Amino acid sequence: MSEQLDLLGAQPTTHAYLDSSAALLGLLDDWQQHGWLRALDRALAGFLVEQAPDCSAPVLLAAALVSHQLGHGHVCLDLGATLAEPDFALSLPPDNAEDSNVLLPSQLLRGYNLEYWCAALSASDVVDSQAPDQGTRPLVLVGQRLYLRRYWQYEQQVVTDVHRRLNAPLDVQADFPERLQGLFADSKQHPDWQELACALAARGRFSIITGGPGTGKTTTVVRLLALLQTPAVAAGKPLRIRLAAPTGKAAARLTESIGRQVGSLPVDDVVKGAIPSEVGTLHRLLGSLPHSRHFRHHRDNPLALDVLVIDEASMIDLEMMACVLAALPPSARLILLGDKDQLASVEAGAVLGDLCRGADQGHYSEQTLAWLERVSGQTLTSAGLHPGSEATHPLEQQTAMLRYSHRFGGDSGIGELARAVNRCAAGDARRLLQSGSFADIHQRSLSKPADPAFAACVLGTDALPGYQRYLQVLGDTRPPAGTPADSDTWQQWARQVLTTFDQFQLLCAVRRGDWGVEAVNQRVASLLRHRGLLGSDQGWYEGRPVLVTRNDYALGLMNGDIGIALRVAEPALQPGAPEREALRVAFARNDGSGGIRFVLPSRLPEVETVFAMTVHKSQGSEFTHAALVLPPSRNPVLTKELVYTAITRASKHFTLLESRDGVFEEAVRTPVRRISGLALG
Ligand SMILES: Nc1ncnc2c1ncn2[C@@H]1O[C@H](COP(=O)(O)OP(=O)(O)OP(=O)(O)O)[C@@H](O)[C@H]1O
Repeated sequence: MSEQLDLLGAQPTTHAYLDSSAALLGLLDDWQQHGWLRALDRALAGFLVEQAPDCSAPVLLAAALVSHQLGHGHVCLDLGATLAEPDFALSLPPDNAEDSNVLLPSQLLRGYNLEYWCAALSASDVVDSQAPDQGTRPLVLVGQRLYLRRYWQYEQQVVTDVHRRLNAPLDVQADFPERLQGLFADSKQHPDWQELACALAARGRFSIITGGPGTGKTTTVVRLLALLQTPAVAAGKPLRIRLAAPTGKAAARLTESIGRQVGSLPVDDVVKGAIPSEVGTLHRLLGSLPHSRHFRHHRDNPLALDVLVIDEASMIDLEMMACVLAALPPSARLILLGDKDQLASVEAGAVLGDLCRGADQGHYSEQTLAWLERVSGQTLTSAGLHPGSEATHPLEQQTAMLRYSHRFGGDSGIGELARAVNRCAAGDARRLLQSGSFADIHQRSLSKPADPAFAACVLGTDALPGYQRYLQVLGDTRPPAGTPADSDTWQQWARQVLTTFDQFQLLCAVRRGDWGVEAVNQRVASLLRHRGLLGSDQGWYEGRPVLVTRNDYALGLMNGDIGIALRVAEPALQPGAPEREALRVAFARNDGSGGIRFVLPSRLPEVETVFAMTVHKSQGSEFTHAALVLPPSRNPVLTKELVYTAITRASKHFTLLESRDGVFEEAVRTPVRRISGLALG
């Protein structure tokens, strides 16, 4: 082994951990105790040693790090990137851990070099590096990417299933160009990407419509469904259409906007009636099974549908995408809608971002361009698209990017800021914030956690909503004492409080530290209590806003739902006894009915206070005023995708709160790095 150590070029301090699996497992224990690794990551290394007692230390280290990376959204461990910049690639140690006297991952990895790490893995009995599809070992090495077998399989399944769908195009009917152009007769954009997106989606079993906020993804898909459904209804065989989104919140938003858009479609009422407006979650569509990661619908029990539209597709992780594709009948169409520039899912895999790598440039083949021009009647020669072909860019032939925001045009600070951030143009973004030319974007510097600028933002003003507003509504419009428990007044009151709460949301980039979700939540609650707006800031108190963090089908609550604790009248325990008041958590029903359900706090699944929420958790939601708090330390989560996602949560006002000058620029200049092998070239 000492010869191997020389080859690895190890430092004396790291020798023991390179040489001895037992020593390495001890070090992994230390990292776990410091909260740097999850118990799961350490357990994987322990499991491998049980399976293969002579498993070498470099293999065990790689296994624990693959698992750790999954927890950070990466489907695999890129060995080269890890060695080049260990702290950054691994986010290890996490925030505020510099004073530890434990050997750091970066110090240990100084003893490694790529060639020999790969060689150690290739030689291991727990790693398949040749023909992994024929193997069964728990780890798979592809080039310098190491996977847990399950994730490698998901990636393969997604690539295979998408290719299969791309290779089975559909014919459009002879009158398709006329009907398409009829639906877009009032078009003002040239080229009109909404029309082109409809055309592409109509001819395939797999298509993607991507675009920023307000670019008309919903409008486009509603028209597409009308285009597809019209001939099917006329033939007496209406298409079975299902609409879904990754979270309950996103599903509720789409239900609302689809309903509005279908109503204004210029088509027959029978066709309108055959377009569903109810959107469910993907988990519900596939049929979650209790205590299992499997679903009721899969390849052998496919979904009974002809068209599946999934909104907010940027939130779909790799495993879910593999499950959706597996459960889809081969004949069905899948249409993904989403903003490719948003943060990816919290779970592993940035599927939409990976699939849309070429969307900005177009990369349409000559055949695709000629077909698009023929059916749409538009000319695309001056659209600034890059050339492509079916062979080099198969997926791009079925991808359309909507480029014009109908909600955030050139006069919108939010729109301009989001576009500058998306280009990584930190200087332009700062100038927009500083210019004062836009009334909808704001910036504040924070010198300390108790900064008055922070308190002012959180409380809000008449012009700029903060949390003061929903608490005033809560107090001012409370039903009078004696209002019967079964009166609608309680529902109306709760609805008003919930709607007002939605006007403002503080967004944090991180969970820990002075400017992380945990500390900020506590600080806001205590600030509101000191102002007399809350009676308490501990445990369950009236006015406490909570975020559901796990689906509960029995209660009808979905991960991402927000409720507020309210003191409401309760029916008397016995006839004749007085009615009581009790604390219940009010949630809007996710069915578009506008109804409210009141839930006992003790019945709730996992929830957390949500004066502050992570930008990740805010995906699929929209707030009148969104404020983003950036922490001072450099952190791999501070990326332009994070800032872009936060800005695009705001419908009327966006405020940037910076705890250190320059942190905004650093984040905007850092595009996210999600490591995967998902490429359909
Ligand atoms: N071609 C168009 N002409 C005029 N207005 C449009 C057009 N397309 C969309 N809009 C309007 O722009 C707004 C946003 O459209 P839509 O909801 O379809 O966008 P979206 O991309 O789905 O938005 P998001 O996902 O950000 O909520 C709507 O008010 C819609 O009526």
